[in-house]
Order: sequence, then structure tokens, then C-alpha cells
Amino acid sequence: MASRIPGIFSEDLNTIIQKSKVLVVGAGGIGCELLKNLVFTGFENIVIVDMDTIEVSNLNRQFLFHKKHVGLPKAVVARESASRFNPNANIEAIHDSIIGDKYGNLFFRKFNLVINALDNTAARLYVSRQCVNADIPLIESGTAGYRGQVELIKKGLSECYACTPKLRQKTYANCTIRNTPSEPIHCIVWAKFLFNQLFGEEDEDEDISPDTADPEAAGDAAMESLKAEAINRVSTRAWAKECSYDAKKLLQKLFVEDIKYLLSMKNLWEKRKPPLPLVLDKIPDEVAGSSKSESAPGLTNHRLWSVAECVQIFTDAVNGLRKKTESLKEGDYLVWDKDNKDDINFVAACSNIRMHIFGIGQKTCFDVKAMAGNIVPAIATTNAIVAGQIVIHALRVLEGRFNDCQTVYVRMYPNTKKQVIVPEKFLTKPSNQCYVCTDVNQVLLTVDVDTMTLKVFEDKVLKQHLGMSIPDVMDACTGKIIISEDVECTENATLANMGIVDGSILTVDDLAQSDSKLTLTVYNYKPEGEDPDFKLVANIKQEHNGTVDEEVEVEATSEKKRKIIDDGPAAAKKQKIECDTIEDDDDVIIIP
Ligand SMILES: Nc1ncnc2c1ncn2[C@@H]1O[C@H](COP(=O)(O)OP(=O)(O)OP(=O)(O)O)[C@@H](O)[C@H]1O
Ligand SMILES: [Zn+2]
Repeated sequence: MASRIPGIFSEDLNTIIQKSKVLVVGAGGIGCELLKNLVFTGFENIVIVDMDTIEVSNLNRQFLFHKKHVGLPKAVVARESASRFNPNANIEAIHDSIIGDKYGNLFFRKFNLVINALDNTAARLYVSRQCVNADIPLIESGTAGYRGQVELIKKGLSECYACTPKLRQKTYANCTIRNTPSEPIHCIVWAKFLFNQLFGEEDEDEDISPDTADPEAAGDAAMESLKAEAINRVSTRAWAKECSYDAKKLLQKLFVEDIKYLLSMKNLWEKRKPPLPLVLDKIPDEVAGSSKSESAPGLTNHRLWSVAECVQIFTDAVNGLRKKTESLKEGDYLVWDKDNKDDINFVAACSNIRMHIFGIGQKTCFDVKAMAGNIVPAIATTNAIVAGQIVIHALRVLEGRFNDCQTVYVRMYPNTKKQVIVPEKFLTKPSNQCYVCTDVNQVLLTVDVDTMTLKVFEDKVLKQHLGMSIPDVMDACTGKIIISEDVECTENATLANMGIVDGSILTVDDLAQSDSKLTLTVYNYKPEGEDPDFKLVANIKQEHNGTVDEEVEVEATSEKKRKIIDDGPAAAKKQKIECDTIEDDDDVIIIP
């Protein structure tokens, strides 16, 4: 343990490390690295909470887990593996969701420090609110591909998780992409990687060929000979160039030979539906569950393409891209652009053929375009850097050096000072309009009451953004129950259908958390163009130079920049949280 090696830490710090009680929430990519670091640093009192069980796709970066652990609770196995590094460490494992009354104020107050290693907004918001309420320092972390972030949340000193919204992006395990896709997005990621392998900037982390290092395929006799063969395989680009980007040969390799190769990794298909290689002279001209004749003319991108159409579109796109590549200077490459017809057609056609092969419901080109814009692979090294930085923050926090805990960003490329790991200059003060950091539980909800359904209201507004778990909503003016465990409500009903109009006041209670009562005042609005579906604003009336208020509008940007608009004395002071439809379940990153 580092703390036991003389001269590494001061004696005082050693004592602090050994006596501190730390809660780690999440035993995934960052959590595993972090638990190992904490134990090696000398922390001996740790509680680890994770609600999930181990999946094969976790094994490439969650190094406390091995193949034999698949299906077991992450928290329990993480505890077992990390305990081996220091048998004196007292690690408690809790296999449960952190969200709920069981983990309220009393629970959080048992710790000197809480660390989030989570992947979703709801849990992050929940822990952040509990830590601010209990005044326990929280270190919040996240990674997305090569980017990462570590920040301190400390009541009164720095922003909490609800103060400003963050961008979210989903990450995917390499072997899922290369060997065992199960969702359209896995095929879309693969197709984007393929584009780069053939025409873009080649990146060895974006290999698209069958992954012989897949831990799930280990021990497969056929695999061992395949591995040897793989060493001699030429790069996809070199091979494609050799055959002059012949579309037919590409189809044969990508969708026949490589799929047969995958099929020979028999372990992969023991519990999964195996893929079906394309039969090139018998390509289906229909899409299961859809009819071409139903589609409106001119809206090709809005209907599903049959595999035969995909093949034709793929061929045209490859020909177009080959011509563009030939006109480039030596060493130059194409950069994928979703608005470029050949680029998006290539990805939409390739991903749909792969969806068909793996029996995954296909996506329209329109949907592929939306999904392809928002893809990041999970990188173990970024998790490791972030977990290391968390420990540095943790030591400072426990020594009471809160002002040395500025947010740190891990960047994809060095900045002008050649830094890849970049701290902010100061702690960002809590927003005085934040409904967590202020004690006022009054929130303005700006929304189109005619289009927002109760389901979206419950899932996105109440659960995702306000951190509720079992919300109970009543119209304060009419006494009508809007959402309740005991009352069955029509999920597709709009807010207007439930009698909610401009100016309605709703009281919201969370049955899972006794301390989270809110009053929501509804403002009706019609979003236009890029406007968010809804906005949440802490409703605080403030005295300002003897009169009431200015308006401070905080924009949700990826760069944490604040725009201050003085809109005259009459407006209420408010923070605007712009909410969009980005997938919830994911790592959070703010790009510096
Ligand atoms: N409410 C929650 N309570 C406890 N643990 C949670 C909660 N929400 C998420 N987690 C855990 O946080 C961890 C986040 O880890 P990570 O981001 O590496 O995701 P993953 O699910 O392991 O990987 P992937 O999503 O890429 O398959 C997961 O192990 C997940 O179970
Ligand atoms: Zn806050």
C-alpha cells in the first residue's frame, strides 16, 4: 500500500487515509480502476454500491472481473478482487441501486467522501442531491472515449450536478461492435469504423474485422488457429486498395467471409442467435415487417431499405468514395460527414446489411444519420487516467484542500500548452438558481402542454432531470391526481389532456425519497427549430438593489460558458436547463 511506504505521504495524511470511510457508487469501467487505486493507496474502509451484474462485454476494461464472474453482481466481485490487494481492507459490497429511501441522508452521512463512477444522469443527480443535503464532499467523474472529467461537488463551494446540464454520450465495447452486435447502434458504429478503415483516418482502435481477442471466445479450439491466421491478415485498407475498392469483393469479404469467420468462433453463439452470412446471388428485396409500396415517393431516407437496395446503395457509395479518394493527395483521407450523401449512404447501407445478418430490426437512413452523429467507444486508458485523478482529488478533499480540487478534464488532443490533462483555474460556484443548491424547491417548467405526454413528463422531466424515483404528482389548484402509484394513468395522454394549462401549479413528491418535495409551475410554450422540448428553471424571486430581480439565463453548452442576459427588473431570476432527447444511460463529458 502506498500509504505504508515511508516518505510517500505525510504521517497525517496516512492517518487520514486509513481512517476515512469512502463510498464508491458504480463498479463499472471507472469504478473498477478506482477501487483498485483506493485499496493500493491504503484506504481501508470502503463501501461499493452497484446494481448490475457482470456482462461479457465488460471484461475488456473492467479488470476486477473475469470470464468466470459473468452473471455475478459487480459490487460483490469487485469487493472480492480488490480485497486480495489488501486483506486488511474492509470493503462492503452492496448489490443494489443507490436510488431510494434506503440510501438517504443517514446513509450518506456515514462517509467522509463519496465518489461517483456512474453512467447515467438519474443516479448522478440523486447522489449529488444527497451529498449536498448531507454536506458530504462528492467527487463526480465520467469518460467518453478519449475524453474524461473529474469534478468536486461540495455544498456551498462548488456546483452540484443539477447546477448545469451536461452532454451525454454512449460508449460501446469493442468486441460487441466487432463480433456480437445486438442493437442497431452497434452496427452503425461498426459501419462508421469501416468508413474510416477504407477511406478515412485509419485507427487501430476502430478495427472492424472479427476480434480474436474476445474473452468470450477464449478456449475455443477453432479460435486458436484463427488467431494465428489473423496475425497474417492484411489491413482492411490495404486489401481494399489491392482490389481497387471493387464493391462486389468488399461485400463478399465483409458480409460473407468475415461472418463465416465469426461463426467459427463457436463459443460466441452458444447462447446467441448466430449471424447468417449474405448469399450474394439470393439477396432479399424486402424488409421484414415493412412494405416498399407503402412508402411515399421521394422519401427514400424515411423508409427501410431492403437488403437488395442496401447492396445497390452501398455499391454506388463505394464507387463515389473511391473516386474522391483517388483525387486526394498522398497521405490525405476523407473525413466522414453525415451530411455528405455518399458518406451517410455508405454507413446506412452497411449498417443495415449487418443488422439483417445479425437479425436486428433495421433502421431508416434518417434514423441512422441521427444515431451516427453521437458515437464514442469506451477506452480503458481514459478510465484509468480518470480513476487516478479521482484519487488525487480524494486526498486533497480529505485534507480539507477543497480549493485545490478544480475540475480536471482529460482531452483528446493536447491544448496549446501541450496539456492533455487540464485543470480549470477555479472552482465554479454553485448556481444560486439551482433547485438543489438553494433551499427553495420551486421549479418553473416551460413546456408545450399540448404535445408532452405524461410518459415523457414522468421519464424525462421528473426522473431523469429532477432525480425522482417514484414520483407522485397532484394539480395543486384542482386537487386532481396526475401521476400516482395507486392511480392508473394513460401514458399517452398529454399534459393538456390531464387539465394542465399555462400557469398550473403541480406538487411533486417522491415516494422513494422523503426529502424531495417540489412545486412545479407550468409555462406553456411552443418550441421552434432547435428549441429544447422543455426547460427547467429554479423559481427564485430575489431582492436586487431594493427592487425585484434581473434575469440570469444560463445556457446549456458543452463548454460550461454562461450567458448573462439582463432583461429588465420585472423578470424572475432563473436558470435555464435545456433538455434534449439525448440517450440517458451514459457517461458524461464536458468538453473543455
Ligand atoms: N442507480 C445505480 N445504482 C448503482 N449502480 C449504478 C446505478 N446506475 C448505474 N450504476 C452502475 O454504474 C456502472 C457504470 O459503469 P460503466 O459506465 O462502465 O457502464 P457499464 O454498464 O459497466 O458498461 P456498458 O454500459 O458500456 O456496457 C455500472 O456498473 C452500473 O451498474
Ligand atoms: Zn446545484
